[in-house]
Amino acid sequence: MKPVRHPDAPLPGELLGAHYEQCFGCGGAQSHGLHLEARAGEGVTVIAEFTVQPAHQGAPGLAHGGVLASALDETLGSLNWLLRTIAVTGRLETDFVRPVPVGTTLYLEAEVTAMAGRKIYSTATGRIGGPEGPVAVRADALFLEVEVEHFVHHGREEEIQAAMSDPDQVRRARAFEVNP
Ligand SMILES: CCCCCCCCCCCC(=O)SCCNC(=O)CCNC(=O)[C@H](O)C(C)(C)COP(=O)(O)OP(=O)(O)OC[C@H]1O[C@@H](n2cnc3c(N)ncnc32)[C@H](O)[C@@H]1OP(=O)(O)O
Repeated sequence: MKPVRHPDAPLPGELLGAHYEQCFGCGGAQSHGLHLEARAGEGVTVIAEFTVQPAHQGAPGLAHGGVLASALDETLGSLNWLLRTIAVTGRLETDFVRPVPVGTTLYLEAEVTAMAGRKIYSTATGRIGGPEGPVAVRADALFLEVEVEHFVHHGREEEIQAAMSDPDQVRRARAFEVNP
């Protein structure tokens, strides 16, 4: 099935914000997190930026591959906002095409390519040197739609309780609950 942007999805260019303040990818409360900022694009696409910090190194002066995979995963995950669906990564296949030095801004783009039942197929690229620069990383992913109970059931009690008693967090979770 062709992916369809939800009618109440954020408008193209709109900053999506963090789905959870403690998220390693997008949360503001993680000092060594990615602080990735994603914006809605046209159709079922997003764009995002992430600047590699010293805490993200693998080899000296270079981004760790797992951190780059996290940036791709987070960008792909933010497509949830456009579908207004809650989905988690089932599979993430990553190509590392060029090394990414510390201090580099990665310009990411992601798109939902197909949907089948609970399955959401998507693809992402990360470019360096500018939004039109060479591709440094890319990924193909399969996300699976889940109910909000997925997190309540599997998450550690402490964080779940804190999230459920935070009205801002409850409001953010509700933004995903309206399905097409
Ligand atoms: C509050 C706001 C929060 C908003 C939250 C937003 C968070 C975004 C964060 C960024 C994204 C992440 O990192 S999310 C975190 C990382 N991911 C996770 O923790 C997920 C851990 N895995 C799981 O919980 C589970 O495996 C699921 C939910 C993914 C799937 O389990 P399930 O629901 O029981 O489904 P299951 O029956 O196994 O599979 C359904 C169909 O998908 C296929 N399938 C399943 N896994 C795979 C796979 N790896 N590769 C190929 N195909 C697969 C199956 O073959 C099947 O196909 P068929 O037989 O039907 O054809």
